[in-house]
Amino acid sequence: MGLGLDSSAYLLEAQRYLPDSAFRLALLAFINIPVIAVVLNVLRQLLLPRNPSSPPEVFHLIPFVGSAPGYGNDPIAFLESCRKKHGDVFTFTLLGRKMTVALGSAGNNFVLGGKVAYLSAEDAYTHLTTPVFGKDVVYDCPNEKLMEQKKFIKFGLSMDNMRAYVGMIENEVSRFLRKEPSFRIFQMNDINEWGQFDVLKVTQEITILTASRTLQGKEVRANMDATFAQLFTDLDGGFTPLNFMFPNLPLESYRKRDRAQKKMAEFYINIVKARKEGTSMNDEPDMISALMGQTYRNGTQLPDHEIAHIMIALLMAGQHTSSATAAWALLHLADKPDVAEELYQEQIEQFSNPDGSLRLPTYEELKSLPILDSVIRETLRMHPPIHSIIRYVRDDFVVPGTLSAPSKDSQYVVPKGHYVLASPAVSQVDKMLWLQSEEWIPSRWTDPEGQAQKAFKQYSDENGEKIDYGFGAVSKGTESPYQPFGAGRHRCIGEQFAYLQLGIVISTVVRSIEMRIPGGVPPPNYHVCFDRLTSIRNTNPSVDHDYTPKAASDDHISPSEV
Ligand code: HEM
Repeated sequence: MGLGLDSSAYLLEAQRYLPDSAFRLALLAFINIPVIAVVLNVLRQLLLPRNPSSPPEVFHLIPFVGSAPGYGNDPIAFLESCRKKHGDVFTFTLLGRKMTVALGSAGNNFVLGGKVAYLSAEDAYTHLTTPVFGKDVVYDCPNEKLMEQKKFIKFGLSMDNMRAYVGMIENEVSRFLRKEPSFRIFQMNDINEWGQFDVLKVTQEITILTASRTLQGKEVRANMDATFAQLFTDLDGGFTPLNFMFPNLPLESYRKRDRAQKKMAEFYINIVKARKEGTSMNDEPDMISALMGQTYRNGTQLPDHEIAHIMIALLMAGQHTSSATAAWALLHLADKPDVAEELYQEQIEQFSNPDGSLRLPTYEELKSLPILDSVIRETLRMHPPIHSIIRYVRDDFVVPGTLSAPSKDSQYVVPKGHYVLASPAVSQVDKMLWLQSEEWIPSRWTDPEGQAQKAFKQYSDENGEKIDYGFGAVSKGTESPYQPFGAGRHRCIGEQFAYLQLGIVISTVVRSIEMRIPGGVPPPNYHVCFDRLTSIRNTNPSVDHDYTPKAASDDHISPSEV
């Protein structure tokens, strides 16, 4: 009995203390888990022998997070500093993903020219893009289907359409400049006073207005009111680093993204239906009409929901890329008024009417303006909007010997499940390839003996090897050091449209105002879109920068709108 009592007392004791001490232990361990994880992570990197077939790994303290802060802060500076330590090929950890970077021309070729069996864009991007674009298009379908969809899109970017778009874009830009208060004030006063405008806000508005008027079509332009703008903003909120990490989270931004996707898709589907029923207001060429009636190789018609989702994809693909490029171009022109003046003189020489006013260029004329072309080309060299191009590795992939192989007997292998990353943004400012690489010098593109011309000609569409991936022959160009529009099967098909849009936007602005930026061009900020103010001066219409906007027949602006 005594024994029983003793043992039960012991048991009671044990029951009383065990949970408490276990809790303390658990708490202690819990508090220390991050510390232990960091220590183990550091020891692993410092002490474990490196697999000779693995590319060198970028040192990082915190597991999972890896080099996310460094890469996120300034990707180009991060990649360049890693390159100094490790060479052209190295691996870094980005929020749980292993990214193997391949830099330089050979690196661009390795990633952009990789075979689909090994390197997949859809596996890299789909979790980010499908919730925004919608199902069955772009990266939510096999690669061959995307290639067909790109061919369909090219119908909407035909020469005839481009010719028609010139006037529409010019009309939108001139109308915006007349309507936008920061420009209008000076025009109304008709004096050479300096004012300011928020360059990114302006280029974002102009980009969406011009894209909606042209590619997107009349119905979208007519609905480009607060509702559509809000839908766009909510959808755009689905393109953040958080979305890249987690496709779905119970957060308001995700719910907004999903609601906006549904509403926007419905909006486009209704346009398609109205057009099919003949009740549409549209009578102009646009992308929707080009997509309607397209048929896949297997005989299936492009369904309405796919047309809608492709339209959303195009809206998103062209918006940030073109608006950021236009903003950088205007900032540099404000910083280098001599180049702005050359650009303006080019317009005067080419498009002066007998009465001194300036006429609209044709599409063909726009394509043969060397100064305008070099301004866009140089802006895209220094500020390509897409700095990293990523592919998912579907099967172990050997890095070719030309890319810093450790020895002739062993080669780096990027294992299945990793990602590879090319950065044309790095090769485009590589000091070994470009003279004064960090300087914005458009004339490097017009100097016939200049190194930019030579490098570009070597890989350009006219001279390079041509390949048809299913959407028309394009130059292979995967090894070019200049690739603002990418290369290979995922190459941009919006390039011609972007050049047209940027060309008209920049030339219309230069015809209308002078710009200065007192503090110089700001450095890139990869966290937020920059919103620096640029000083502008409306040029007195009675003096030399005379520009009479084309008579705008569809100019609906009334004083009440201003
Ligand atoms: C300055 C403007 C633009 C720049 C710098 C740009 C850049 C790029 C780049 C670098 C890629 C390749 C992405 C990759 O390989 O992962 C790409 C692909 C693409 N872009 Fe653009 N883009 C611009 C404008 C546009 C416009 C206006 C459109 C639509 C009209 C567009 C539609 C596309 C499409 C459909 C793809 C193909 C995606 C694929 O095949 O995976 N882009 N763009």
